Amino acid sequence: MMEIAQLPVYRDRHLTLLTDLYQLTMMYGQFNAGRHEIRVVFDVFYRSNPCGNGYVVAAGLEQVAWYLYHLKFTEGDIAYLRSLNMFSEAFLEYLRNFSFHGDVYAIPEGTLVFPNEPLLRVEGPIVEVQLIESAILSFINHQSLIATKARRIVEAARTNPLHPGSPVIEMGLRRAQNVDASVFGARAAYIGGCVGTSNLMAGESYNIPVSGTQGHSWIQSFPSELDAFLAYAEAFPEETVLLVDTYDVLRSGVPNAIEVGRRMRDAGRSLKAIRIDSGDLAYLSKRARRMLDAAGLTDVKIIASSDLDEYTIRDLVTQGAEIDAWGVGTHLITSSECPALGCVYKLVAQQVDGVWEPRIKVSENPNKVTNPGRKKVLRLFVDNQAVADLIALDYEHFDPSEPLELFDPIHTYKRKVIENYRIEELLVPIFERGQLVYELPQAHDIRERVDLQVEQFAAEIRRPLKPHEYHVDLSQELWDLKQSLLHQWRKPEGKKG
Ligand SMILES: Nc1ncnc2c1ncn2[C@@H]1O[C@H](COP(=O)(O)OP(=O)(O)OP(=O)(O)O)[C@@H](O)[C@H]1O
Ligand SMILES: O=P(O)(O)OC[C@H]1O[C@H](OP(=O)(O)OP(=O)(O)O)[C@H](O)[C@@H]1O
Ligand SMILES: O=C(O)c1cccnc1
Repeated sequence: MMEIAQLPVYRDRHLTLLTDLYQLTMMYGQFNAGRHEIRVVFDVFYRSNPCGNGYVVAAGLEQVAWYLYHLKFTEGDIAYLRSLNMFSEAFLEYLRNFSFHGDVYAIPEGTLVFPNEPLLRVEGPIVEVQLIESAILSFINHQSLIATKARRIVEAARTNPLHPGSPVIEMGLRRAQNVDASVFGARAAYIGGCVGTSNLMAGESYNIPVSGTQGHSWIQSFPSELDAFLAYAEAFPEETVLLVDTYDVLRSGVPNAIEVGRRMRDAGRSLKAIRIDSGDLAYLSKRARRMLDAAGLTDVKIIASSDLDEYTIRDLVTQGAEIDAWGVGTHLITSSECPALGCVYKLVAQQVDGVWEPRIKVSENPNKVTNPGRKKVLRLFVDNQAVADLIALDYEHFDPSEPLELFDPIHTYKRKVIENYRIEELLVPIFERGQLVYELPQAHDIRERVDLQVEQFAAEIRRPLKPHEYHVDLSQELWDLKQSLLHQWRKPEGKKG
Protein backbone atom coordinates (compact mmCIF):
# COMPACT_ATOMS: atom_id res chain seq x y z
CA MET A 1 0.00 0.00 0.00
CA MET A 2 2.89 2.36 0.67
CA GLU A 3 3.86 2.10 -2.99
CA ILE A 4 0.38 2.96 -4.12
CA ALA A 5 0.14 5.85 -1.68
CA GLN A 6 3.11 7.41 -3.49
CA LEU A 7 1.46 7.29 -6.92
CA PRO A 8 1.02 10.82 -8.31
CA VAL A 9 -2.70 10.32 -8.68
CA TYR A 10 -3.07 9.70 -4.92
CA ARG A 11 -0.56 12.27 -3.66
CA ASP A 12 -1.93 14.59 -0.95
CA ARG A 13 -5.37 13.08 -1.24
CA HIS A 14 -7.95 12.89 1.48
CA LEU A 15 -11.36 11.50 0.56
CA THR A 16 -13.17 10.72 3.81
CA LEU A 17 -15.92 13.27 3.19
CA LEU A 18 -16.38 11.97 -0.34
CA THR A 19 -19.71 10.57 0.77
CA ASP A 20 -23.36 11.54 0.78
CA LEU A 21 -24.71 13.35 3.80
CA TYR A 22 -27.26 10.62 4.36
CA GLN A 23 -24.47 8.17 5.17
CA LEU A 24 -23.49 10.47 8.05
CA THR A 25 -27.10 10.91 9.18
CA MET A 26 -27.54 7.11 9.25
CA MET A 27 -24.22 6.67 11.04
CA TYR A 28 -25.21 9.23 13.63
CA GLY A 29 -28.63 7.63 14.09
CA GLN A 30 -27.04 4.21 14.66
CA PHE A 31 -24.50 5.72 17.06
CA ASN A 32 -27.23 7.55 18.96
CA ALA A 33 -29.22 4.34 19.33
CA GLY A 34 -26.13 2.46 20.53
CA ARG A 35 -26.28 0.23 17.44
CA HIS A 36 -23.10 1.32 15.73
CA GLU A 37 -21.15 -1.88 16.50
CA ILE A 38 -23.75 -4.14 14.84
CA ARG A 39 -21.98 -6.15 12.13
CA VAL A 40 -23.52 -6.17 8.69
CA VAL A 41 -22.78 -7.37 5.18
CA PHE A 42 -23.32 -5.30 2.05
CA ASP A 43 -22.99 -6.50 -1.55
CA VAL A 44 -21.90 -4.38 -4.51
CA PHE A 45 -23.54 -5.50 -7.75
CA TYR A 46 -25.12 -4.10 -10.91
CA ARG A 47 -28.33 -5.14 -12.62
CA SER A 48 -27.71 -4.77 -16.33
CA ASN A 49 -24.70 -4.60 -18.63
CA PRO A 50 -23.84 -1.21 -20.13
CA CYS A 51 -23.83 -0.39 -23.87
CA GLY A 52 -25.75 -3.61 -24.61
CA ASN A 53 -22.54 -5.53 -23.90
CA GLY A 54 -22.58 -9.13 -22.72
CA TYR A 55 -20.36 -8.53 -19.68
CA VAL A 56 -18.47 -5.95 -17.64
CA VAL A 57 -14.73 -5.82 -17.07
CA ALA A 58 -14.33 -5.40 -13.29
CA ALA A 59 -12.08 -2.45 -12.38
CA GLY A 60 -11.59 0.11 -9.61
CA LEU A 61 -10.59 -2.17 -6.74
CA GLU A 62 -7.18 -0.56 -6.29
CA GLN A 63 -8.86 2.78 -5.65
CA VAL A 64 -11.21 1.13 -3.13
CA ALA A 65 -8.22 -0.39 -1.32
CA TRP A 66 -6.38 2.93 -1.21
CA TYR A 67 -9.47 4.69 0.09
CA LEU A 68 -10.26 2.20 2.87
CA TYR A 69 -6.63 2.05 3.93
CA HIS A 70 -6.51 5.82 4.42
CA LEU A 71 -9.97 6.34 5.87
CA LYS A 72 -9.90 8.72 8.82
CA PHE A 73 -11.55 11.99 9.84
CA THR A 74 -9.20 14.97 10.09
CA GLU A 75 -9.78 17.87 12.45
CA GLY A 76 -10.89 19.84 9.38
CA ASP A 77 -13.51 17.20 8.52
CA ILE A 78 -14.79 17.24 12.09
CA ALA A 79 -14.95 21.04 12.19
CA TYR A 80 -16.98 21.02 8.99
CA LEU A 81 -19.37 18.37 10.31
CA ARG A 82 -19.76 20.39 13.53
CA SER A 83 -20.63 23.45 11.44
CA LEU A 84 -23.64 21.60 10.02
CA ASN A 85 -25.22 21.61 13.51
CA MET A 86 -26.55 18.09 13.00
CA PHE A 87 -24.30 15.88 15.12
CA SER A 88 -23.56 15.62 18.85
CA GLU A 89 -20.10 16.24 20.29
CA ALA A 90 -20.04 12.61 21.44
CA PHE A 91 -20.43 11.46 17.83
CA LEU A 92 -17.81 13.91 16.55
CA GLU A 93 -15.44 12.63 19.25
CA TYR A 94 -16.17 9.08 18.11
CA LEU A 95 -15.25 10.04 14.52
CA ARG A 96 -11.88 11.33 15.72
CA ASN A 97 -10.72 7.71 16.28
CA PHE A 98 -12.55 6.26 13.31
CA SER A 99 -10.92 3.84 10.86
CA PHE A 100 -12.02 0.85 8.79
CA HIS A 101 -12.04 -2.45 10.71
CA GLY A 102 -14.07 -4.50 8.28
CA ASP A 103 -13.59 -7.39 5.87
CA VAL A 104 -13.75 -6.95 2.11
CA TYR A 105 -13.99 -9.73 -0.44
CA ALA A 106 -13.83 -8.74 -4.08
CA ILE A 107 -13.67 -10.15 -7.58
CA PRO A 108 -10.19 -9.17 -8.83
CA GLU A 109 -9.86 -6.39 -11.36
CA GLY A 110 -9.77 -7.59 -14.95
CA THR A 111 -12.32 -10.36 -14.31
CA LEU A 112 -15.36 -10.54 -16.58
CA VAL A 113 -18.43 -10.09 -14.40
CA PHE A 114 -22.18 -10.26 -14.93
CA PRO A 115 -25.41 -8.75 -13.61
CA ASN A 116 -26.55 -9.45 -10.05
CA GLU A 117 -23.38 -11.11 -8.81
CA PRO A 118 -21.57 -9.49 -5.88
CA LEU A 119 -18.41 -7.79 -7.17
CA LEU A 120 -17.55 -6.85 -3.61
CA ARG A 121 -18.80 -8.12 -0.26
CA VAL A 122 -18.15 -5.70 2.56
CA GLU A 123 -18.57 -6.77 6.20
CA GLY A 124 -18.04 -4.78 9.37
CA PRO A 125 -19.59 -2.48 11.96
CA ILE A 126 -22.61 -0.78 10.43
CA VAL A 127 -21.30 2.78 10.84
CA GLU A 128 -18.09 1.99 8.97
CA VAL A 129 -19.70 -0.02 6.21
CA GLN A 130 -22.38 2.63 5.70
CA LEU A 131 -19.96 5.55 5.32
CA ILE A 132 -18.07 3.96 2.44
CA GLU A 133 -20.98 3.14 0.13
CA SER A 134 -20.83 6.29 -1.99
CA ALA A 135 -17.10 6.35 -2.65
CA ILE A 136 -16.84 2.61 -3.34
CA LEU A 137 -19.68 2.78 -5.85
CA SER A 138 -18.17 5.79 -7.56
CA PHE A 139 -14.78 4.06 -8.00
CA ILE A 140 -16.17 0.72 -9.18
CA ASN A 141 -18.89 2.22 -11.38
CA HIS A 142 -16.51 4.55 -13.17
CA GLN A 143 -13.55 2.30 -13.80
CA SER A 144 -15.59 -0.81 -14.66
CA LEU A 145 -17.62 1.22 -17.14
CA ILE A 146 -14.57 2.67 -18.90
CA ALA A 147 -12.73 -0.67 -18.93
CA THR A 148 -15.80 -2.24 -20.55
CA LYS A 149 -16.17 0.53 -23.11
CA ALA A 150 -12.46 0.29 -23.91
CA ARG A 151 -12.81 -3.44 -24.41
CA ARG A 152 -15.61 -2.89 -26.91
CA ILE A 153 -13.48 -0.42 -28.84
CA VAL A 154 -10.38 -2.62 -28.73
CA GLU A 155 -12.38 -5.64 -29.93
CA ALA A 156 -13.70 -3.55 -32.84
CA ALA A 157 -10.15 -2.58 -33.83
CA ARG A 158 -9.10 -6.24 -33.65
CA THR A 159 -11.63 -7.21 -36.32
CA ASN A 160 -9.44 -5.55 -38.95
CA PRO A 161 -8.24 -8.33 -41.29
CA LEU A 162 -5.87 -5.92 -43.04
CA HIS A 163 -4.26 -4.94 -39.76
CA PRO A 164 -4.98 -7.65 -37.20
CA GLY A 165 -4.53 -6.48 -33.65
CA SER A 166 -4.38 -2.82 -34.69
CA PRO A 167 -3.80 -0.93 -31.45
CA VAL A 168 -6.01 1.68 -29.77
CA ILE A 169 -4.43 4.63 -27.98
CA GLU A 170 -6.49 6.47 -25.37
CA MET A 171 -6.36 10.27 -25.88
CA GLY A 172 -9.42 11.58 -24.06
CA LEU A 173 -7.95 13.70 -21.26
CA ARG A 174 -9.32 16.99 -22.61
CA ARG A 175 -12.83 15.57 -22.91
CA ALA A 176 -12.92 13.60 -19.67
CA GLN A 177 -15.11 14.84 -16.84
CA ASN A 178 -12.08 16.32 -15.10
CA VAL A 179 -9.00 15.00 -13.33
CA ASP A 180 -9.97 11.64 -11.86
CA ALA A 181 -12.11 10.68 -14.82
CA SER A 182 -9.10 11.22 -17.06
CA VAL A 183 -6.41 9.49 -14.98
CA PHE A 184 -8.43 6.59 -13.60
CA GLY A 185 -10.22 6.48 -16.94
CA ALA A 186 -6.88 6.07 -18.72
CA ARG A 187 -6.00 3.29 -16.28
CA ALA A 188 -9.33 1.57 -16.97
CA ALA A 189 -8.89 2.03 -20.73
CA TYR A 190 -5.48 0.37 -20.49
CA ILE A 191 -6.97 -2.49 -18.46
CA GLY A 192 -9.63 -2.83 -21.15
CA GLY A 193 -6.95 -3.32 -23.80
CA CYS A 194 -5.73 0.06 -25.05
CA VAL A 195 -1.99 -0.05 -25.70
CA GLY A 196 -1.28 3.32 -24.18
CA THR A 197 -2.45 6.79 -23.31
CA SER A 198 -1.60 10.38 -24.11
CA ASN A 199 -2.14 11.23 -20.42
CA LEU A 200 1.19 11.66 -18.66
CA MET A 201 -0.20 11.54 -15.14
CA ALA A 202 -1.75 8.17 -15.91
CA GLY A 203 1.52 7.07 -17.48
CA GLU A 204 3.52 8.16 -14.46
CA SER A 205 1.06 6.70 -11.97
CA TYR A 206 0.46 3.36 -13.62
CA ASN A 207 3.41 2.71 -15.84
CA ILE A 208 1.12 2.85 -18.85
CA PRO A 209 3.01 3.39 -22.14
CA VAL A 210 2.53 6.99 -23.27
CA SER A 211 2.49 8.27 -26.80
CA GLY A 212 1.97 11.59 -28.53
CA THR A 213 2.01 13.08 -32.00
CA GLN A 214 1.35 16.79 -32.57
CA GLY A 215 -1.65 19.09 -32.81
CA HIS A 216 -2.75 21.36 -35.61
CA SER A 217 -1.27 24.34 -33.75
CA TRP A 218 2.23 22.96 -34.34
CA ILE A 219 1.68 22.90 -38.08
CA GLN A 220 -0.09 26.28 -38.12
CA SER A 221 2.74 27.95 -36.22
CA PHE A 222 5.30 27.35 -39.01
CA PRO A 223 5.51 29.25 -42.29
CA SER A 224 4.65 26.07 -44.16
CA GLU A 225 3.42 22.55 -43.45
CA LEU A 226 6.70 21.12 -44.79
CA ASP A 227 8.74 23.32 -42.42
CA ALA A 228 6.62 22.08 -39.54
CA PHE A 229 7.07 18.44 -40.53
CA LEU A 230 10.83 18.82 -40.95
CA ALA A 231 11.22 20.53 -37.58
CA TYR A 232 9.27 17.74 -35.91
CA ALA A 233 11.34 15.05 -37.62
CA GLU A 234 14.46 16.89 -36.44
CA ALA A 235 13.22 16.98 -32.84
CA PHE A 236 11.94 13.38 -32.78
CA PRO A 237 13.90 11.43 -35.38
CA GLU A 238 12.98 8.03 -33.89
CA GLU A 239 9.30 8.74 -33.32
CA THR A 240 8.23 10.93 -36.21
CA VAL A 241 4.46 10.95 -36.61
CA LEU A 242 3.06 13.70 -38.83
CA LEU A 243 -0.45 15.14 -38.64
CA VAL A 244 -1.51 15.49 -42.27
CA ASP A 245 -4.95 17.11 -42.20
CA THR A 246 -4.30 20.73 -41.27
CA TYR A 247 -4.72 22.07 -44.82
CA ASP A 248 -5.49 19.32 -47.31
CA VAL A 249 -4.74 15.67 -46.64
CA LEU A 250 -4.15 14.44 -50.18
CA ARG A 251 -2.87 17.59 -51.87
CA SER A 252 -0.62 18.86 -49.11
CA GLY A 253 -0.35 16.71 -45.94
CA VAL A 254 0.51 13.36 -47.49
CA PRO A 255 2.82 14.77 -50.21
CA ASN A 256 4.72 16.76 -47.56
CA ALA A 257 4.93 13.70 -45.31
CA ILE A 258 6.29 11.71 -48.26
CA GLU A 259 8.92 14.39 -48.82
CA VAL A 260 9.97 14.13 -45.16
CA GLY A 261 9.85 10.34 -45.35
CA ARG A 262 12.19 10.33 -48.35
CA ARG A 263 14.64 12.70 -46.70
CA MET A 264 14.61 10.61 -43.53
CA ARG A 265 15.20 7.46 -45.54
CA ASP A 266 18.15 9.10 -47.31
CA ALA A 267 19.56 9.97 -43.89
CA GLY A 268 19.20 6.34 -42.76
CA ARG A 269 16.13 6.98 -40.62
CA SER A 270 12.46 6.31 -41.13
CA LEU A 271 9.19 8.14 -40.86
CA LYS A 272 7.05 6.20 -38.40
CA ALA A 273 3.48 7.24 -39.21
CA ILE A 274 1.04 9.84 -40.39
CA ARG A 275 -2.12 10.76 -38.51
CA ILE A 276 -5.40 11.66 -40.23
CA ASP A 277 -7.75 13.52 -37.90
CA SER A 278 -10.70 14.53 -40.08
CA GLY A 279 -12.57 13.84 -43.28
CA ASP A 280 -13.62 10.51 -44.72
CA LEU A 281 -11.16 8.24 -42.95
CA ALA A 282 -11.78 5.25 -45.23
CA TYR A 283 -11.26 7.17 -48.44
CA LEU A 284 -8.35 9.24 -47.17
CA SER A 285 -6.53 6.33 -45.57
CA LYS A 286 -6.79 4.20 -48.72
CA ARG A 287 -5.55 7.03 -50.91
CA ALA A 288 -2.78 7.91 -48.46
CA ARG A 289 -1.70 4.25 -48.33
CA ARG A 290 -1.43 4.12 -52.10
CA MET A 291 0.59 7.33 -52.21
CA LEU A 292 2.96 6.21 -49.45
CA ASP A 293 3.42 2.78 -51.04
CA ALA A 294 4.06 4.32 -54.46
CA ALA A 295 6.82 6.40 -52.85
CA GLY A 296 8.34 3.22 -51.40
CA LEU A 297 7.27 4.19 -47.87
CA THR A 298 5.43 0.94 -47.24
CA ASP A 299 6.48 0.82 -43.57
CA VAL A 300 4.93 4.17 -42.71
CA LYS A 301 1.82 3.50 -40.64
CA ILE A 302 -1.48 5.34 -40.76
CA ILE A 303 -3.11 6.42 -37.50
CA ALA A 304 -6.70 7.65 -37.52
CA SER A 305 -8.49 9.78 -34.97
CA SER A 306 -11.66 11.90 -35.11
CA ASP A 307 -14.61 11.16 -32.89
CA LEU A 308 -14.11 7.40 -33.12
CA ASP A 309 -16.02 4.75 -31.21
CA GLU A 310 -16.51 1.00 -31.63
CA TYR A 311 -19.26 1.48 -34.23
CA THR A 312 -17.29 3.83 -36.48
CA ILE A 313 -14.20 1.65 -36.16
CA ARG A 314 -16.14 -1.45 -37.22
CA ASP A 315 -17.66 0.48 -40.08
CA LEU A 316 -14.27 1.73 -41.23
CA VAL A 317 -12.92 -1.81 -41.08
CA THR A 318 -15.75 -3.08 -43.28
CA GLN A 319 -15.00 -0.26 -45.73
CA GLY A 320 -11.45 -1.58 -46.02
CA ALA A 321 -9.89 1.49 -44.42
CA GLU A 322 -6.10 1.29 -44.37
CA ILE A 323 -5.74 2.19 -40.72
CA ASP A 324 -2.97 0.66 -38.60
CA ALA A 325 -3.76 2.32 -35.27
CA TRP A 326 -6.61 4.26 -33.72
CA GLY A 327 -6.55 7.29 -31.43
CA VAL A 328 -9.76 7.43 -29.40
CA GLY A 329 -10.78 10.18 -27.01
CA THR A 330 -14.24 11.49 -26.21
CA HIS A 331 -16.38 8.40 -26.72
CA LEU A 332 -14.02 6.19 -24.75
CA ILE A 333 -13.15 8.37 -21.79
CA THR A 334 -16.75 9.51 -21.24
CA SER A 335 -18.41 6.28 -22.37
CA SER A 336 -20.70 8.69 -24.15
CA GLU A 337 -23.17 6.07 -25.36
CA CYS A 338 -23.78 4.71 -21.87
CA PRO A 339 -22.53 7.23 -19.32
CA ALA A 340 -23.11 5.29 -16.10
CA LEU A 341 -22.86 1.79 -14.74
CA GLY A 342 -25.52 1.10 -12.14
CA CYS A 343 -23.67 -0.69 -9.35
CA VAL A 344 -25.62 -0.60 -6.10
CA TYR A 345 -24.71 -1.38 -2.49
CA LYS A 346 -27.28 -3.41 -0.60
CA LEU A 347 -27.52 -4.73 2.93
CA VAL A 348 -27.78 -8.52 2.75
CA ALA A 349 -27.03 -9.79 6.26
CA GLN A 350 -26.81 -8.60 9.83
CA GLN A 351 -25.44 -10.22 12.95
CA VAL A 352 -27.94 -10.74 15.76
CA ASP A 353 -26.56 -12.20 19.00
CA GLY A 354 -23.49 -13.41 17.13
CA VAL A 355 -25.52 -15.17 14.41
CA TRP A 356 -25.77 -13.92 10.81
CA GLU A 357 -29.35 -13.22 9.75
CA PRO A 358 -30.15 -12.67 6.06
CA ARG A 359 -31.77 -9.40 4.96
CA ILE A 360 -33.76 -8.74 1.80
CA LYS A 361 -34.95 -5.67 -0.12
CA VAL A 362 -38.33 -6.40 -1.71
CA SER A 363 -39.50 -4.79 -4.94
CA GLU A 364 -42.45 -5.03 -7.29
CA ASN A 365 -39.87 -5.71 -9.98
CA PRO A 366 -38.54 -9.29 -9.54
CA ASN A 367 -35.18 -8.22 -10.99
CA LYS A 368 -34.79 -5.70 -8.20
CA VAL A 369 -35.39 -8.05 -5.27
CA THR A 370 -31.98 -8.49 -3.63
CA ASN A 371 -30.27 -11.80 -2.98
CA PRO A 372 -30.07 -12.20 0.80
CA GLY A 373 -27.29 -13.58 2.99
CA ARG A 374 -23.50 -13.83 3.04
CA LYS A 375 -22.73 -15.25 -0.34
CA LYS A 376 -19.99 -16.44 -2.61
CA VAL A 377 -19.77 -16.43 -6.39
CA LEU A 378 -18.68 -19.60 -8.17
CA ARG A 379 -17.71 -19.69 -11.83
CA LEU A 380 -18.44 -23.09 -13.34
CA PHE A 381 -16.30 -24.38 -16.19
CA VAL A 382 -16.90 -27.32 -18.48
CA ASP A 383 -13.98 -28.12 -20.79
CA ASN A 384 -12.37 -24.81 -19.79
CA GLN A 385 -15.38 -22.82 -21.00
CA ALA A 386 -17.28 -20.78 -18.42
CA VAL A 387 -20.86 -22.10 -18.58
CA ALA A 388 -22.53 -20.25 -15.71
CA ASP A 389 -21.89 -18.35 -12.50
CA LEU A 390 -23.58 -19.64 -9.39
CA ILE A 391 -24.34 -17.38 -6.43
CA ALA A 392 -24.49 -19.51 -3.30
CA LEU A 393 -24.52 -19.05 0.45
CA ASP A 394 -20.97 -18.86 1.75
CA TYR A 395 -21.14 -22.13 3.70
CA GLU A 396 -22.48 -24.23 0.82
CA HIS A 397 -20.31 -26.95 -0.65
CA PHE A 398 -20.50 -28.37 -4.16
CA ASP A 399 -18.87 -31.58 -5.27
CA PRO A 400 -17.83 -31.25 -8.94
CA SER A 401 -17.81 -35.03 -9.34
CA GLU A 402 -21.60 -35.00 -8.79
CA PRO A 403 -24.00 -33.66 -11.46
CA LEU A 404 -25.33 -30.18 -10.62
CA GLU A 405 -28.72 -28.89 -11.72
CA LEU A 406 -28.75 -25.19 -12.56
CA PHE A 407 -31.92 -23.18 -13.05
CA ASP A 408 -32.85 -19.65 -14.04
CA PRO A 409 -33.78 -17.80 -10.83
CA ILE A 410 -36.69 -15.93 -12.47
CA HIS A 411 -37.90 -18.47 -15.07
CA THR A 412 -37.28 -21.52 -12.93
CA TYR A 413 -38.51 -23.99 -15.56
CA LYS A 414 -35.32 -23.24 -17.52
CA ARG A 415 -32.93 -25.86 -16.21
CA LYS A 416 -29.82 -27.72 -17.17
CA VAL A 417 -27.57 -30.29 -15.57
CA ILE A 418 -23.81 -29.98 -15.76
CA GLU A 419 -21.29 -32.72 -15.06
CA ASN A 420 -17.52 -32.94 -14.75
CA TYR A 421 -17.26 -29.26 -14.11
CA ARG A 422 -14.58 -27.17 -12.46
CA ILE A 423 -15.28 -24.45 -9.89
CA GLU A 424 -13.49 -21.15 -9.51
CA GLU A 425 -14.39 -19.04 -6.49
CA LEU A 426 -14.44 -15.42 -7.61
CA LEU A 427 -14.52 -13.41 -4.39
CA VAL A 428 -11.10 -13.22 -2.74
CA PRO A 429 -10.12 -11.57 0.57
CA ILE A 430 -8.91 -7.98 0.26
CA PHE A 431 -9.23 -6.71 3.85
CA GLU A 432 -9.49 -8.81 6.99
CA ARG A 433 -10.46 -6.92 10.15
CA GLY A 434 -9.26 -3.71 8.56
CA GLN A 435 -5.90 -5.11 7.43
CA LEU A 436 -5.08 -5.14 3.74
CA VAL A 437 -4.27 -8.77 2.92
CA TYR A 438 -4.29 -8.57 -0.88
CA GLU A 439 -1.34 -7.77 -3.08
CA LEU A 440 -2.61 -5.24 -5.59
CA PRO A 441 -1.56 -6.21 -9.11
CA GLN A 442 0.04 -3.83 -11.61
CA ALA A 443 -2.19 -2.36 -14.31
CA HIS A 444 -0.43 -4.32 -17.07
CA ASP A 445 -1.02 -7.61 -15.21
CA ILE A 446 -4.70 -6.76 -14.89
CA ARG A 447 -4.76 -5.97 -18.61
CA GLU A 448 -3.32 -9.40 -19.40
CA ARG A 449 -5.87 -10.99 -17.13
CA VAL A 450 -8.67 -9.51 -19.27
CA ASP A 451 -7.27 -11.17 -22.38
CA LEU A 452 -7.13 -14.53 -20.60
CA GLN A 453 -10.60 -14.08 -19.16
CA VAL A 454 -12.17 -13.26 -22.51
CA GLU A 455 -10.90 -16.56 -23.90
CA GLN A 456 -12.92 -18.42 -21.26
CA PHE A 457 -16.24 -17.25 -22.67
CA ALA A 458 -18.13 -18.33 -25.78
CA ALA A 459 -18.09 -15.91 -28.73
CA GLU A 460 -21.88 -15.55 -28.42
CA ILE A 461 -21.47 -13.94 -25.01
CA ARG A 462 -18.73 -11.63 -26.24
CA ARG A 463 -20.33 -10.29 -29.39
CA PRO A 464 -20.99 -6.54 -29.22
CA LEU A 465 -24.55 -6.59 -30.52
CA LYS A 466 -27.35 -8.45 -28.76
CA PRO A 467 -25.05 -10.95 -27.08
CA HIS A 468 -26.28 -14.20 -25.65
CA GLU A 469 -27.09 -13.78 -21.95
CA TYR A 470 -24.59 -15.52 -19.69
CA HIS A 471 -26.30 -17.50 -16.93
CA VAL A 472 -26.01 -16.17 -13.40
CA ASP A 473 -27.95 -18.62 -11.25
CA LEU A 474 -28.75 -19.00 -7.58
CA SER A 475 -28.09 -22.17 -5.63
CA GLN A 476 -31.23 -24.02 -4.59
CA GLU A 477 -30.55 -23.11 -0.96
CA LEU A 478 -30.17 -19.40 -1.72
CA TRP A 479 -33.25 -19.44 -3.93
CA ASP A 480 -35.28 -21.13 -1.16
CA LEU A 481 -34.04 -18.59 1.38
CA LYS A 482 -34.99 -15.73 -0.93
CA GLN A 483 -38.50 -17.12 -1.44
CA SER A 484 -39.06 -17.63 2.27
CA LEU A 485 -37.95 -14.08 3.09
CA LEU A 486 -40.11 -12.73 0.28
CA HIS A 487 -43.17 -14.53 1.66
CA GLN A 488 -42.36 -13.36 5.16
CA TRP A 489 -42.14 -9.68 4.14
CA ARG A 490 -45.14 -9.78 1.83
CA LYS A 491 -47.41 -10.84 4.73
CA PRO A 492 -49.48 -7.81 5.81
CA GLU A 493 -47.82 -7.46 9.21
CA GLY A 494 -44.25 -8.16 7.94
CA LYS A 495 -41.42 -8.92 10.34
CA LYS A 496 -39.23 -6.16 11.61
CA GLY A 497 -35.45 -6.71 11.65
N1 LIG B 1 -15.60 6.48 -43.93
C1 LIG B 1 -16.25 6.73 -42.83
N2 LIG B 1 -17.29 5.99 -42.45
C2 LIG B 1 -17.97 6.26 -41.32
N3 LIG B 1 -17.68 7.26 -40.49
C3 LIG B 1 -16.63 8.04 -40.81
C4 LIG B 1 -15.87 7.82 -41.97
N4 LIG B 1 -14.90 8.76 -42.00
C5 LIG B 1 -15.04 9.53 -40.90
N5 LIG B 1 -16.08 9.10 -40.17
C6 LIG B 1 -16.60 9.67 -38.92
O1 LIG B 1 -17.43 10.75 -39.31
C7 LIG B 1 -17.34 11.82 -38.37
C8 LIG B 1 -16.88 13.07 -39.12
O2 LIG B 1 -16.89 14.14 -38.24
P1 LIG B 1 -17.17 15.64 -38.65
O3 LIG B 1 -18.33 15.72 -39.56
O4 LIG B 1 -17.20 16.46 -37.40
O5 LIG B 1 -15.97 16.07 -39.54
P2 LIG B 1 -14.43 15.95 -39.49
O6 LIG B 1 -14.08 15.26 -40.74
O7 LIG B 1 -13.91 15.33 -38.23
O8 LIG B 1 -13.94 17.43 -39.62
P3 LIG B 1 -13.41 18.51 -38.59
O9 LIG B 1 -12.58 17.82 -37.53
O10 LIG B 1 -12.60 19.39 -39.43
O11 LIG B 1 -14.64 19.14 -38.03
C9 LIG B 1 -16.36 11.36 -37.29
O12 LIG B 1 -17.08 10.81 -36.22
C10 LIG B 1 -15.55 10.28 -37.99
O13 LIG B 1 -15.04 9.30 -37.08
O1 LIG C 1 -11.85 12.88 -31.48
P1 LIG C 1 -11.61 12.21 -30.17
O2 LIG C 1 -11.96 10.75 -30.18
O3 LIG C 1 -12.19 12.95 -29.01
O4 LIG C 1 -10.00 12.14 -29.99
C1 LIG C 1 -9.18 13.08 -29.49
C2 LIG C 1 -9.23 14.30 -30.35
O5 LIG C 1 -8.58 15.30 -29.64
C3 LIG C 1 -7.88 16.05 -30.55
O6 LIG C 1 -8.75 16.95 -31.15
P2 LIG C 1 -8.85 18.50 -30.81
O7 LIG C 1 -9.06 18.76 -29.36
O8 LIG C 1 -7.67 19.18 -31.40
O9 LIG C 1 -10.15 18.88 -31.58
P3 LIG C 1 -10.60 18.52 -33.05
O10 LIG C 1 -9.56 17.64 -33.69
O11 LIG C 1 -11.92 17.85 -32.84
O12 LIG C 1 -10.71 19.84 -33.73
C4 LIG C 1 -7.40 15.02 -31.54
O13 LIG C 1 -6.99 15.64 -32.71
C5 LIG C 1 -8.54 14.11 -31.69
O14 LIG C 1 -9.36 14.50 -32.76
O1 LIG D 1 -0.90 12.72 -29.40
C1 LIG D 1 -1.90 13.02 -30.04
O2 LIG D 1 -1.96 12.92 -31.26
C2 LIG D 1 -3.13 13.54 -29.31
C3 LIG D 1 -3.17 13.61 -27.96
C4 LIG D 1 -4.30 14.06 -27.34
C5 LIG D 1 -5.37 14.45 -28.07
N1 LIG D 1 -5.32 14.38 -29.40
C6 LIG D 1 -4.21 13.93 -30.04
